[in-house]
Amino acid sequence: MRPPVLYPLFAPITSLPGLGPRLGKLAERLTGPHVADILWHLPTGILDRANAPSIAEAPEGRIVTLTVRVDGHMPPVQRHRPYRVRCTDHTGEMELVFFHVKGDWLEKKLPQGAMVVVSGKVERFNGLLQMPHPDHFAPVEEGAPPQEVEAVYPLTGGLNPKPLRTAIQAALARAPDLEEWQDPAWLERQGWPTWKAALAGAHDPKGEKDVNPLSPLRQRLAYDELLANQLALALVRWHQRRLAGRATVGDGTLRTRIQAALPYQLTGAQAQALVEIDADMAQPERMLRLLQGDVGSGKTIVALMAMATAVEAGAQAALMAPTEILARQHAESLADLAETAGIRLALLTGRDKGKARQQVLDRLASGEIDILIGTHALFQEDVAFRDLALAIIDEQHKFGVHQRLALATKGRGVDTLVMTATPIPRTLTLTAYGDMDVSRLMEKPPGRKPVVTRAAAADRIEEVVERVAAAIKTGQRVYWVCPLVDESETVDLANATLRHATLMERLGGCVGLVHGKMKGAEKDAVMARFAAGELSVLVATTVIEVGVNVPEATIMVVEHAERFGLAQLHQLRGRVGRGERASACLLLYTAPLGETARARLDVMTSTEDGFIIAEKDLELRGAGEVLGTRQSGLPEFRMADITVHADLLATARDDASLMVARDPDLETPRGQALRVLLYLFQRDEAVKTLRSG
Ligand SMILES: Nc1ncnc2c1ncn2[C@@H]1O[C@H](COP(=O)(O)OP(=O)(O)OP(=O)(O)O)[C@@H](O)[C@H]1O
Repeated sequence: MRPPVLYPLFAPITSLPGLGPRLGKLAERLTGPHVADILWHLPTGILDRANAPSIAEAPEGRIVTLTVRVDGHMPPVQRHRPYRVRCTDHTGEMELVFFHVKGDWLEKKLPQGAMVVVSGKVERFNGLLQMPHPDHFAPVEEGAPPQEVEAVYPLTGGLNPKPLRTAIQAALARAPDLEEWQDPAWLERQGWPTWKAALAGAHDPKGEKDVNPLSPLRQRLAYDELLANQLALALVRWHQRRLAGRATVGDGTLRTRIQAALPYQLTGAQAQALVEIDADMAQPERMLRLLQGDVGSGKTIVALMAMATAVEAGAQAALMAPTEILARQHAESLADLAETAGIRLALLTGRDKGKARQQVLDRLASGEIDILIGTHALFQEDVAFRDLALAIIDEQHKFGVHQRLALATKGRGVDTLVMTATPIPRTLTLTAYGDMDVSRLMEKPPGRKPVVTRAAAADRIEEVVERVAAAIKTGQRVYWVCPLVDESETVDLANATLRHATLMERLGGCVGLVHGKMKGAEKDAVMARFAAGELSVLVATTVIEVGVNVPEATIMVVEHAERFGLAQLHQLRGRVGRGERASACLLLYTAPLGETARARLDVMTSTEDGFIIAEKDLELRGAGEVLGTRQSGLPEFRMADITVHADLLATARDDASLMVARDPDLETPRGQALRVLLYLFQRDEAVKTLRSG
């Protein structure tokens, strides 16, 4: 339960003054639904108004605040001309310039002869100083002139700075005093203020220094956020460890059989990963390991080998994939090997219903199934194993931390291996997994030919179609990706459907279409026909992005490549170059290209190394956007920026693990304060793992 002291921060932001229903909605989309969220919305810059002593001394081209006398109103004599207000002081004259003025409100607001404060950018025009559309203008007696330094916030269309600022100020006023959760000695060494003072200061910058991410204010806030992240991960992990584990050791019989049936040798990297996994499984503690391998690096066979060990030890194993298609693909690609080795393997997905499903469940419970492959359907309560010893979760970044670990509760001392194809830079691995042990497959299976990658403007599509036509004549297979371009699914679908139709016209009936709106079974059927070679071209929205393995596919065409992130492009390209033949990736873009889009395409054409690409991605887009975190489930930070706060992240990790070692149930005074921090950043799940959570 969230502590009452935080209640004001979790009221809806529409409870803040200035945010009615309409603006409230806009603000919510911009910052998030709670008062706390608007507090995390920090300024990205400042507006520095020079206080000019007089008209003659006002610096041209700058935003200044001046006190002047209204000398006369000059409404436009013709349409489309500006409305001018002449002002003077003892040093000279200037004009305020307004467009589209209706009625006489300006005359009322700035009465003739009144002393007024005006603020805005000044420029000289025909020798006369003027201020077009001042952003502040009011009689002197109407109160405070604008602040000299103002925070500038990221905005969204329809939401002006004023109401946002009012709401943020009100949110600040509601911020409670909280017990300090940082180590006092560390705070003092860093020279950081309290949480509340840091927030107040960040929203009231006195100069550029206060919007710098390395300022003490900003560092303090970033560190709070990172610490909450790292502490939550450390607690979940501690909790996992606290549950008893088991030592799982195989005798190698099944593995030997699998190895004998494999048409290839394991790579050094695969063998090394298995050594690490075996060592973990043999320990009486629970394994929690991440198997990170670039696209096509051969994670699936590593998974099978690990599961074979569990089976050799007389127990069961489960492999969970994020989509139906992938679960099926895993089951199909492993079925023969498993059968040869004498392992009983079954598939369970959300599509299995009734009798068939019940049969699988019965066999699972009685131990007649050794390996169960499936989707999140494996989580369902009635899925019970006789003795689950190893849970493998593929592409887990689609699953949250807790989902990842939920599978482990279906057995006794279950070891967990998570597999990801997303090449995450080391720093980001930390934020997503904390201090998880990592095995990396840095090496690809031998014999892979490089994928020749080219970027071309979309008007060269005819050449691309020619090339595709020639390729399919020689038995090659082609992916053609039409991305989600529009916000509206119907329009997106229309794009893919249209492309499908035009390609059919040119290439005949060998062109298939799959998209996210299709039913699972329909999708599978099309995919299966493509895998079997009945279809030569597969037009797809991004459903093929992750994990599909059709080694005969040699050409990947991506339309609107400029709209994809680097990691996505890398994933897409990873669908080809998986067999013996030379492959190509054609990135079609719509000109003109922005600077970042151009840089992204350059990276794609210059390297195939997923880890380099991920690092570049981090550089080009900032951590918040890397890998399309929004869809990926990687944590998004509001105040921390991994590209600049990497050191803080490492410290937060150490701090968190020290804290968990000393006070695993967060019962000391600092522990109690840290609980509040966890709630503040909505890591409620982590608190639940505590003994008295
Ligand atoms: N040691 C090896 N030598 C040759 N081929 C291999 C080796 N290991 C795996 N392969 C083959 O490489 C292909 C890709 O393997 P797999 O599907 O496991 O990749 P992956 O790591 O899951 O990649 P992705 O995440 O992109 O799906 C498969 O066709 C597999 O049979």
